[in-house]
Amino acid sequence: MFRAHDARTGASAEALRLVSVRKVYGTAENQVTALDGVSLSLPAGTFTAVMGPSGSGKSTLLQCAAGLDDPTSGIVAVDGAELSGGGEAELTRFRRRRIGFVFQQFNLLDTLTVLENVTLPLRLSGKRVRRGRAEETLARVGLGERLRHRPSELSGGQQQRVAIARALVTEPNVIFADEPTGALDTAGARNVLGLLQEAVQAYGQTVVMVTHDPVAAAYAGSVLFLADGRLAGRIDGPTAETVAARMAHLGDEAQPGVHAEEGVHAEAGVRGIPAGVGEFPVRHSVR
Ligand SMILES: Nc1ncnc2c1ncn2[C@@H]1O[C@H](COP(=O)(O)OP(=O)(O)OP(=O)(O)O)[C@@H](O)[C@H]1O
Repeated sequence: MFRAHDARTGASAEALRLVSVRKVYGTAENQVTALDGVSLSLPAGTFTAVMGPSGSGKSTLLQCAAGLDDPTSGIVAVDGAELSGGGEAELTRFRRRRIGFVFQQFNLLDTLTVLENVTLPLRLSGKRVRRGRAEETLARVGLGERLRHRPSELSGGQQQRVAIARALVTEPNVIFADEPTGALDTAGARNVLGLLQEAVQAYGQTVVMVTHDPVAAAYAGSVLFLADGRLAGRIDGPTAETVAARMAHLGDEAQPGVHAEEGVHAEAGVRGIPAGVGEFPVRHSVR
């Protein structure tokens, strides 16, 4: 069963916790260790970018953190609830209620209108479909006039904004975004990043975003760097320049930018997970 951090409110001050998460793909002679003991703690209401070279484990980290894939070992807790131990149906229900996803390729259904794409998660989670809420969410992303269009009738940037509206409509506490600007031009990317920033600053949601782009990463409050499946540094209050410079030197040292004092305990613990077990807290909030 999931273990809720705060049974009364269902809320947690900690949006994401990973403890010694390992992910190994393949069989004995063909093994790849995609994540090699990653521990971190992200407070609620923060915007964190995850960067690292190709193959460093960024997408695997996001998939495991979002409960879309199981780690080989270790603990993942989202919004105060540990993801392991429950059944698949319970995990699916939890994801639909508490987690939003945005992917590089939008993943919209072209047989549905924009509005139907956005109401889909509500229908899937068995909630009464409040058309008004979906329309408000589409208005928030600037697509209030496009409700009846098909995704293929929209630009890439507009399609990604539909995907963001779909992620936001269930009012999830945590939003995971995997290269959300990877297929967009500069203006489209800026717009999408502004919406993710707004989710954090105006709505107190938590965003975790994988990106290759230092400019995109600079929209976050903090950047975590991965190298060879391990955390390899962090920048708070990043700029495109500081992020690009760190990327250029990733791997020069064992753990550049990771200092002993950064290993302080997170304030919020998850029941059953000892606070301070090798965690990697991100304390900077853009709020
Ligand atoms: N389903 C899989 N089966 C086997 N190996 C995999 C699988 N998914 C990922 N890997 C391997 O795990 C490692 C980490 O992959 P991952 O996709 O997480 O990296 P990434 O940092 O997101 O890369 P990129 O920036 O290129 O998208 C890579 O060596 C990759 O080849």
